[in-house]
Amino acid sequence: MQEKGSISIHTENIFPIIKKFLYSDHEIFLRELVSNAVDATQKLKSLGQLGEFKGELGELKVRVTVDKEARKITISDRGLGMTAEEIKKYINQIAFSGATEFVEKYKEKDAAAKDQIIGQFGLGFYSAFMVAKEVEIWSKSYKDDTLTAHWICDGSTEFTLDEPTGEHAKAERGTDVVLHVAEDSDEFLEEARLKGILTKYCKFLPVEIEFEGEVINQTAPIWTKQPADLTDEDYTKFYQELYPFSEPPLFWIHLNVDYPFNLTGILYFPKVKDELQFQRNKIQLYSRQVFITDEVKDVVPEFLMLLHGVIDSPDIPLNVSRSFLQADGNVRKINSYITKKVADKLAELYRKDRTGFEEKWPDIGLFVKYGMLSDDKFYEKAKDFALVQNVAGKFFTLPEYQEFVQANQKDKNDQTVVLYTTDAEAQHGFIQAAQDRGYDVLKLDAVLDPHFIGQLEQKLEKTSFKRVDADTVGKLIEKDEQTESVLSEDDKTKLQELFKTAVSNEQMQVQVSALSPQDAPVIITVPEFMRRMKDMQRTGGGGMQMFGSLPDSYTVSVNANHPVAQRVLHAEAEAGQKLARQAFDLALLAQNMLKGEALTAFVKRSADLLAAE
Ligand SMILES: Nc1ncnc2c1ncn2[C@@H]1O[C@H](COP(=O)(O)OP(=O)(O)OP(=O)(O)O)[C@@H](O)[C@H]1O
Repeated sequence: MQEKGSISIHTENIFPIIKKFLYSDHEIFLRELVSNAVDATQKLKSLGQLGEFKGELGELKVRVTVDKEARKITISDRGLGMTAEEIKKYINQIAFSGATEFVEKYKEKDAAAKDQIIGQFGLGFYSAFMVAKEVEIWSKSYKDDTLTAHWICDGSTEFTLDEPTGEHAKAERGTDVVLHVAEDSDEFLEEARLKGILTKYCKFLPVEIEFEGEVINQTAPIWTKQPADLTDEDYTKFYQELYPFSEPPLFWIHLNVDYPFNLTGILYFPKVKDELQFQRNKIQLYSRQVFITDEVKDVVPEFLMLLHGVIDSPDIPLNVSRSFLQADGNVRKINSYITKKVADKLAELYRKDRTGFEEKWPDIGLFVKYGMLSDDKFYEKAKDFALVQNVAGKFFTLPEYQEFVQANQKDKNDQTVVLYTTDAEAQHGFIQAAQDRGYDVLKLDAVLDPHFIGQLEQKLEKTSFKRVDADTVGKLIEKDEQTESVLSEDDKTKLQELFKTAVSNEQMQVQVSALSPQDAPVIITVPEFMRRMKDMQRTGGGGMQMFGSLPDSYTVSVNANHPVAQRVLHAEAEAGQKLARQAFDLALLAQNMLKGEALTAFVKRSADLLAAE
């Protein structure tokens, strides 16, 4: 039998369109053809199990070979094979009808719609024509008494199909797909290039793939196994395989769901110390063990992109454009499933091993906060295990902390004021002052903390946050009792003027306050609101650009009840200025703000004052 035929495509010139646009990556032709070979092998195994195939399965490897001289790539399997009739049906009709449909839809659409259409088609076999000018199929079905089927197509809509016998007959069951590589696709005749493609896409396929005499895949990657059959070592070993030279992961989640969508995978929590590491290793997306992409942006919630590992789901549409992915119901469900799993895992770690959880917090805190900020559902779960740490190093959950500071840190309006430091070294004096009052101070010095604080203020009832140097200690948490000033109103005004002259700086608001005599003579503070705007802007808070040009602003509180106030008031004019400037410089020094010329002047003045005593 020899048959020439015309593939039922009513469109001319479809090949150039498909070749150009079907996939931007031509390399995936190999993924498609090897997957088909694997499918054919799996189908034969199933037929064997069902008793419909009674012969010997024999060795079932899929072999990929390249002959550079002859410009041929061959993909051979020992799967179920196809008869000539089946080739007509599956290749000419199914594979090519997909192509026809594609082109019909593709014609006369705008670019966005075209993107969408390309996304919906996985044309499988057809992708061979992206790199081949002619494709041959040699196939022998597993069914008894069938002849070899031989199909050739040169990329036009014409094909030839015959059933050769004698020396051209295929001895063994299975299919060889032979690609005659086109001139513009020479790169695919290079062994190294093919090996690269195979290890990228086929590394975990369930049937052995041999290339140049070497099996390139693991047929049963650990995500396909039951967690009960795996040890911690299996998980960490697999992590090393995925991301060589990485630090071991902190912990992991084995995903396994089959309703209402199908998904398996392992997500690892890496040690994240700074945000630069976020994107380094990516989550890999597979569909039935075939690698699809590591661009999982819309499949995995943004904040979970910090995680590493693999996700395998046949329910995620492949090759699709982003807008299509976002709208896909399965993808949305997968999204919330993963979020829930991650939250549950963290909650479990917290419950089972609080100490261990605290030890891991420096590595996972950033991630948890990011999650709380970007996903409300995650916030709801995480609010009971998210930790804060005080300057003494003790960890609290948010409810624990509220409880802890409630008695002492309520202001006169019944608001709990949480005090925090962004730099325990630089703000040491302020922390000390707060602690002397019996207040507790949290360390909130991570990149996301300004945003995190904003969120907590919104979510926690009657709670506000103040950086420990936002005001003098008495005013950080305003109580009913007031310290009386020993100065008369006149003296206060006079003192304020004297200090204004000594300070002579527009950005410094000088005020006289009745502080405790034990407090410093002058204290410089940075008002919470303005500073926060600037912090937010620095870490990329939305809409904060308008504060960009605002100058720094400071409050200079002169302590009316400190002996220095009396000395400045009663000294000779020049000596009074000197004293005021000295007291102000000390305050600058405490805020780490005394620099350059002012510092030199301060050192000199201090020496003079020492000599004068
Ligand atoms: N190596 C093979 N052995 C046996 N049958 C094959 C082989 N390759 C392709 N086929 C048959 O040809 C059909 C069409 O293949 P094609 O790759 O175009 O689409 P598909 O595999 O059904 O879907 P997909 O678009 O997901 O790849 C397959 O369904 C299968 O029946």
